[in-house]
Amino acid sequence: MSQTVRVALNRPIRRLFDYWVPEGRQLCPGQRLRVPFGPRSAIGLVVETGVTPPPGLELKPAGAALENWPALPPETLELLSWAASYYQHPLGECLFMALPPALRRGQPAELTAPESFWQLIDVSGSTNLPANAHRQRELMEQLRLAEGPVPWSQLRQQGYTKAQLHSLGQKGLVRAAEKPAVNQLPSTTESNLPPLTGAQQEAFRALPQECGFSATLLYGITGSGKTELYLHYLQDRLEDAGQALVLVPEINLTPQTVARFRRYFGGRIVVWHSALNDRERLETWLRVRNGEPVILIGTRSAVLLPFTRLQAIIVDEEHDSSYKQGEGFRYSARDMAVFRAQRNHCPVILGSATPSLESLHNARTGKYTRVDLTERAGNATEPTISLLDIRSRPLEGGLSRPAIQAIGAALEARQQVLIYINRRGYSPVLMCFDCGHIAECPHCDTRLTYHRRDRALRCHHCDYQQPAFRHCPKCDSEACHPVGQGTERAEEVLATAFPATPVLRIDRDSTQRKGSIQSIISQVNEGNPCILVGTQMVAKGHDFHNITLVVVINADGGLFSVDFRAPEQMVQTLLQVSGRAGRGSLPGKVLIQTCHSDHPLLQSLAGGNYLAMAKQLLTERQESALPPFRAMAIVRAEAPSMEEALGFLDQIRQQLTDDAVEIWGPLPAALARKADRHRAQLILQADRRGHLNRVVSRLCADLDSRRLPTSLRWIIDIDPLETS
Ligand SMILES: Nc1ncnc2c1ncn2[C@@H]1O[C@H](COP(=O)(O)OP(=O)(O)OP(=O)(O)O)[C@@H](O)[C@H]1O
Ligand SMILES: [Zn+2]
Repeated sequence: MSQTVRVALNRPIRRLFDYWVPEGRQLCPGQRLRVPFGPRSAIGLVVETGVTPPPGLELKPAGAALENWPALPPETLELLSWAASYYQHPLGECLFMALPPALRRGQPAELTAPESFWQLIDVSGSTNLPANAHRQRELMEQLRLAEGPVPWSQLRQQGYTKAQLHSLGQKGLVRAAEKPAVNQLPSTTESNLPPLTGAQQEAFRALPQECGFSATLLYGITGSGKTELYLHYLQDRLEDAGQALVLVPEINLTPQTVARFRRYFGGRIVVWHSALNDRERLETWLRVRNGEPVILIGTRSAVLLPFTRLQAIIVDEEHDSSYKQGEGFRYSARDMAVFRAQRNHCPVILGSATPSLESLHNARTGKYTRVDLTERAGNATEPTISLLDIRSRPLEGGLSRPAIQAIGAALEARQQVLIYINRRGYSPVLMCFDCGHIAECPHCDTRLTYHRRDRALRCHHCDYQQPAFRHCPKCDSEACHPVGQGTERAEEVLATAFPATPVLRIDRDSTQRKGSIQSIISQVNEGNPCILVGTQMVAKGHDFHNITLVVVINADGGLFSVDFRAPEQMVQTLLQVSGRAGRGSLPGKVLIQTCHSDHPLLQSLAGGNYLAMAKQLLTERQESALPPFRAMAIVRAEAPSMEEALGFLDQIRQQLTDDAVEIWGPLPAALARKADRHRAQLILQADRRGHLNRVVSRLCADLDSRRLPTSLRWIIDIDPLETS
């Protein structure tokens, strides 16, 4: 009897395909194979074997398997199948997301050239190196700490080059070595972690002791040493053969976190993020799939990797919005991490100084256990936060006199200052002061941001850009001026006000060049007086010890937004950025400039008590019957005209007659036109998640079966983070 298999393809279609398998061949779920598809062939993944195909259907024979083992082990297959149905995304696309690009394309699951390994010959030899050979010296230090041959891929991930290795090789300092046997990679390089403080010990004891499933919310204020706790936890609980997953919002911004893990776990640490090339992805993926005892530190998509011996999952900064994928397969890596831990029977720890309201709610209802760490580590104390009302104060480039004075005083004392501003570019508006003309994007309903460095006007929503005008295109006046503040302008103003101090800007524009972030971070770490200016990128996890002053240029953005999550996100960002002050032995101070110093949210922010604010916000959510008290899904539509988009959603609204589902809309999105497409949305809410899921699933099936105009696009976002 020949077998019939059901196969998923990497296509945006919500269906699977059956093939018969020629006699004598066996396939198992998760295996890659080649199958005929239309006039060509495609790479598929077996989802199910021994299926009974619908009667009367003439099946084609499956092609050869690409390897004789499942690329996706059962547990990963199960995780992704659950996610595909929960997030209403085609299974094939979800499954292929768990493969590295090379395997999606059908390349063999092996590395073409064997990997080289490197080790130190002579430890004392570093004195022969030229004085400026810092990187080579660091490289030797890495090899010395590793206590065994280090794979080239790991050195490359740390930014070293083959040229540096060869140069050291020629001097007789390092040499290529034999590959150590698998699973014999050195585990711990520096066995002594710094001892935990009293408060940390207490928190540590409250972390899960058992190896079965448990979900813990670690509420640890900024600078309390959550990373230290993770290290101790893994050192204590992870078996020699076990794997662990550490999710972080963004790796390149905080290389020091990875360095801290490497110091203790050496070759066990591997990283996973968007800057890896195809070969690095394949390498890392293979190590994970082969069950090597790695501790993988990765961004969002790392939660999809095929671990087989997972013993612990940590989600750092669990509130961070980057855990939610914004397009395509719109999954939440945090929520998938919890599901994954459940399936793997292992603990998951969600850590944050500003936990999401979702997680706090889960802790309240007993789904998660909350562990608190409310003291800063070492000599550090919590920063004091003051509101600075700027309504009647003259501003210089967005900065008030008291702020400038405070900056001057901190620099005078040879300390560092951080300025937070939530907009990149020079100014959000370029305006003609004679006729009032404002530069707008011709393709989006938004204004163009002025970038002074290259005198360009750019749309931050589509890629449109044009040269900035000197003469108003409407009235030809020369009185065209930037209005409002961006990071570039703050940088300029500060450089003028403090000419003797380096001003370092961190935003998406200033960090495009590879290594630029690293060089800024090293400069700040040297501890000399400097001013750091940036967007939320400066708030994420940095641990600079000499920053004693943080200035928030304008806190008001989130106060009056239509998005119901805006206040939560505003409070989180402001507390995170405040938390960068006073992490060393000197106390920290935070000045928050605002036009609404009497606003209750800002008032309690000054108190610095996140839990009290979160409690207030949760009460408001409950009163308005919003998540996390109800489940939410959004149907978004995009069309060449707003009528079409709204009309389509209106039809859906008519057809959804379920009393248990509350429907808002259809309404145009806050950014109603983006890249010439008109956007509208319909919000669905229900008390029970399972119920909403069934309704949405039926809706998807129905929409899939309909013949819709090709110009109309719709998507469904489950547990959306953006709702405006
Ligand atoms: N037990 C300890 N002994 C010595 N130093 C410690 C200890 N715990 C933490 N530290 C130091 O305190 C600082 C803050 O720790 P860490 O970066 O882990 O905090 P965090 O809780 O992750 O903060 P944030 O949420 O603000 O990123 C670090 O410089 C760390 O090295
Ligand atoms: Zn645009």
